[in-house]
Amino acid sequence: MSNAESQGMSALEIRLQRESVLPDHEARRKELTGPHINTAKFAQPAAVAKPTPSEKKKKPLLETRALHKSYRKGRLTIPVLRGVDFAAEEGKITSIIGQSGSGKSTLLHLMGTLDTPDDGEIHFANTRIDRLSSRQRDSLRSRAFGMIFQFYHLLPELSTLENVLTPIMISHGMWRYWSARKQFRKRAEELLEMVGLSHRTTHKPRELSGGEMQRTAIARALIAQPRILLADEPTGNLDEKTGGEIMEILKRLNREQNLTIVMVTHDSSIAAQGHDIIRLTGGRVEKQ
Ligand SMILES: Nc1ncnc2c1ncn2[C@@H]1O[C@H](COP(=O)(O)OP(=O)(O)OP(=O)(O)O)[C@@H](O)[C@H]1O
Repeated sequence: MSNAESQGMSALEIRLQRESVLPDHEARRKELTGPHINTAKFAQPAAVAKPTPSEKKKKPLLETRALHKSYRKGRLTIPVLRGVDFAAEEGKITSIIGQSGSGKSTLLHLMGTLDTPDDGEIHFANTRIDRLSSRQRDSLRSRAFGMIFQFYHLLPELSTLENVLTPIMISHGMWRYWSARKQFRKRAEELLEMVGLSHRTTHKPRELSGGEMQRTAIARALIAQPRILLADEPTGNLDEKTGGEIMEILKRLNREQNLTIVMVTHDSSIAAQGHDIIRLTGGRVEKQ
């Protein structure tokens, strides 16, 4: 038995350590944070008072201005977004709806800093975020954004609990994670309980149903206490009943924890469960 195993480290923890994914967490943290931006200010405030309805009508938490994005395929340029003005208010669920190919996922990915626009601006918490370096974007995503996707994107060789812990291991670095592992595991277990998966913590993704995988992905998205949840077709791969259960979890998070949610869907009955609905047509937001 290795030293790490004798200390009770999980397979994932041992692998991260052996592969020196994060050999020096302080250096890695500096690398991720970068010199020009203090991403700590994006973090969820410790105690968030529930806003009254009038307070909810304030400046958007996430906003785009005249956003443009085209894809290039050989000599062909495919314009997808042609000047999108979008705003998601804090404490609300905003649904993005539109036909297949209208650019919903493209918009969500740009706002989540997974890709960069050709032109236009993206603002989050009153700070422009479309010109950040890739390190700064990594840092912002790990501190402030939770993301869930249609196909869950869980790591197949890890247990449910380990999948939920992965963002913390990566963002904190192995040693900082290790020193506070009990606290992180407790939080991961609480999140899994919150999504109704206490009885599945040691299961691998292949041993879970679609709904259970999406619940795991929601718990993983929340482990770093994000300020906003970006959801790309969160019910798109699920039957109606299971999709409804996932929506109930998202609405409960919004109601009870004031979590801001931006959700892409092609399903109008799912979109209608949000507070605001934005429709993309012809690469722009359709006027309501
Ligand atoms: N990486 C890429 N390279 C080239 N074209 C792309 C790329 N990603 C998306 N596209 C194209 O951009 C357009 C918009 O795609 P996007 O996935 O944003 O639409 P969507 O509204 O989310 O569609 P769906 O509802 O079918 O998921 C599509 O025509 C797609 O083929």
